[in-house]
Amino acid sequence: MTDNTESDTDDRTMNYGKEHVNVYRTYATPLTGVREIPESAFDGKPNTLFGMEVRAQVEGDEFLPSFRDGDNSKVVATDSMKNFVLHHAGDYDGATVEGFLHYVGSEFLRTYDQMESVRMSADELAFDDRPVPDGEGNFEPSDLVFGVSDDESAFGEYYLTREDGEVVIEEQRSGVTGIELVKVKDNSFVGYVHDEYTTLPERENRTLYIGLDIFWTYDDPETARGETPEEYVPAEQVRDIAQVVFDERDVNSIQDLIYQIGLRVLERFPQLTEVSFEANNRTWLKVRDDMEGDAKVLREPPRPTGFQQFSMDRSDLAEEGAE
Ligand SMILES: O=c1[nH]c(=O)c2[nH]c(=O)[nH]c2[nH]1
Repeated sequence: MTDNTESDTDDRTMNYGKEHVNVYRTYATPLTGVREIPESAFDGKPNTLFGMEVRAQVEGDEFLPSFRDGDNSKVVATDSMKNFVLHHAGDYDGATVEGFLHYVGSEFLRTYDQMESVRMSADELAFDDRPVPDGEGNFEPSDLVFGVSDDESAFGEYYLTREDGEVVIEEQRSGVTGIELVKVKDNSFVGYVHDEYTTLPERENRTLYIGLDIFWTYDDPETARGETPEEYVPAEQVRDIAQVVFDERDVNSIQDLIYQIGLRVLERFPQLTEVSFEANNRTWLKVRDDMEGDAKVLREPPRPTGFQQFSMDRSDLAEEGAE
């Protein structure tokens, strides 16, 4: 690097932004035309209520004077960034979290020259359908009333930069976070190292409770915007794959389970390059199992908590196919 200004800024961490920007949009564009998969009933959503908790992080050499000299002449106040995100939620005409992030991130770069790159991420703020009588003895989802959900939610992230005046995608990541699943039986944890530190008894059949976040990247990061819905991977379908694989497989560990989920995700979605996991073990402890059949009484586990992180790509699927 020969340019002094650049060497000043290139190697250091320098960014700022706004997080926890909660935005709610009613009557957003419905998500339609997604490809259906055998593991999921999800085929789209009306987006009558489209909520997100957004994080905007901006970078650029021209922000250095604000840190070094207290010179705010190039600083876009984070309060204005919040307003920018809220305003553009009204102009977004797409149907996905990722699409909104790409749109509003690009608008930041087009509007403010001093921003060289932006990292936009968001967690969906999800709402559930609520059933109401349809007048013919059945129930249908209300068009008007929604339940506030604290279930799993979609995640999206775009890291965008400007090259020759054009917005380009540097990184992209999608996900579904906050999955919690309990399988009451047909899980084991046996065959692990037994030494002087081991107190855990081997369990041929445990009640397994997992917390799970799943992330994925596309071969073409544009696809995550959802403009071509049949190529878009909905968080709901990935969540459903996780529960179906958990139901189907008698696994010997969380490690074993997430690998199987990853294979299925890669198999269903050839447009993905990588899938990764952050899992944790919340398995309850047995109090009693002297009742009839498989019945048990269980209690919360104490801290500390075990976790697993794992990423896999198409080479894992190819290896599996070759066996
Ligand atoms: O699925 C599990 N994986 C582990 O590595 C582990 N370790 C442990 O104590 N319990 C479990 N469960």
